[in-house]
Amino acid sequence: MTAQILDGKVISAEIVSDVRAKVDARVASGLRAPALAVILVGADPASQVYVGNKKRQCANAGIRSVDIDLPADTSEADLLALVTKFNQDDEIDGILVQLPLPKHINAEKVIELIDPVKDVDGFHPYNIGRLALKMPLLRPCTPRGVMTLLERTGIDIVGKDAVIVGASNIVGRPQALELLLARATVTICHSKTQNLESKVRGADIVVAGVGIPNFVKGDWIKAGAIVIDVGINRLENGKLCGDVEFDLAKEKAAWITPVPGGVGLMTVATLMQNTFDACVNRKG
Ligand SMILES: Nc1nc2c(c(=O)[nH]1)N[C@@H](CN(C=O)c1ccc(C(=O)N[C@@H](CCC(=O)O)C(=O)O)cc1)CN2
Ligand SMILES: [Mg+2]
Repeated sequence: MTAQILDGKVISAEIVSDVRAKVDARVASGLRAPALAVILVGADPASQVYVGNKKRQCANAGIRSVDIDLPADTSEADLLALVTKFNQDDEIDGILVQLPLPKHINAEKVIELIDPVKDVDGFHPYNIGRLALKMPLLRPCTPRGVMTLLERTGIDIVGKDAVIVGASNIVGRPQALELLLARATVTICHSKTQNLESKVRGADIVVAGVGIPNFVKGDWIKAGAIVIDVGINRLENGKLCGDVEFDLAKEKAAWITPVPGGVGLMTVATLMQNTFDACVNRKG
């Protein structure tokens, strides 16, 4: 079997154009366009690429982005003051603080200060709690984007065995909540997990997000599985690769995401959906 590709480039473009149509309808009815504050602290090259993609998709979606680039030595107090300012600004619907933040800034403190109704990353404990309690409001972008990809396979995931490799706050944990909400049977694996290989071998759905190139071996993949690779690893030769051995895995899987061109693009497109949703939730 050679897997079908879940093409993040095509699917993210469809999502952004769908958001654009909804924004245009809103504006045509006399309401203002949604607005997103995009905050980048420092000059991490990967973060600059991701934030650049977010601003570009805002333009494509008709969302006004308010771009704030701060130096790496910005104090925590100054960043908290900026978040407070955007919390109070009625013209701003979403606040995005690009992660990771410089080490001297406590990211949890910053995330907790964001007004949950403007938390378009869905990282605030309020939004994670709502997802856990089966009443999602704003959902973390990468896991929500992964659910969109799973829907596109047309495969019913109810009761299926889903194995998540990685237990981060951004990917693994909220992904588990999303898959549970969709009534898959979920296993979360992490650095202390024993017999990882046998868990992956039993999985109908594998979501890999550990940040280690080719960590999940292609021959571990069950025939006909769906493989979602959230990893984006930069190799010394400048190329990007995922957490899954793509060339071997694609010979076993029914569906697979490429890196680049897969989940990363969905993360950005989902941010556009969340920003539109936040705007509607606040204003109707
Ligand atoms: N505030 C947030 N910070 C971070 C998040 C997040 O969801 N919110 N997730 C990751 C990074 N991420 C989003 O910001 C992200 C990852 C990848 C891409 C992307 O466009 N990937 C492209 C390749 C881009 C490249 O050339 O490097 C692809 O996969 O094809 C966008 C956003 C951590 N931080
Ligand atoms: Mg993400």
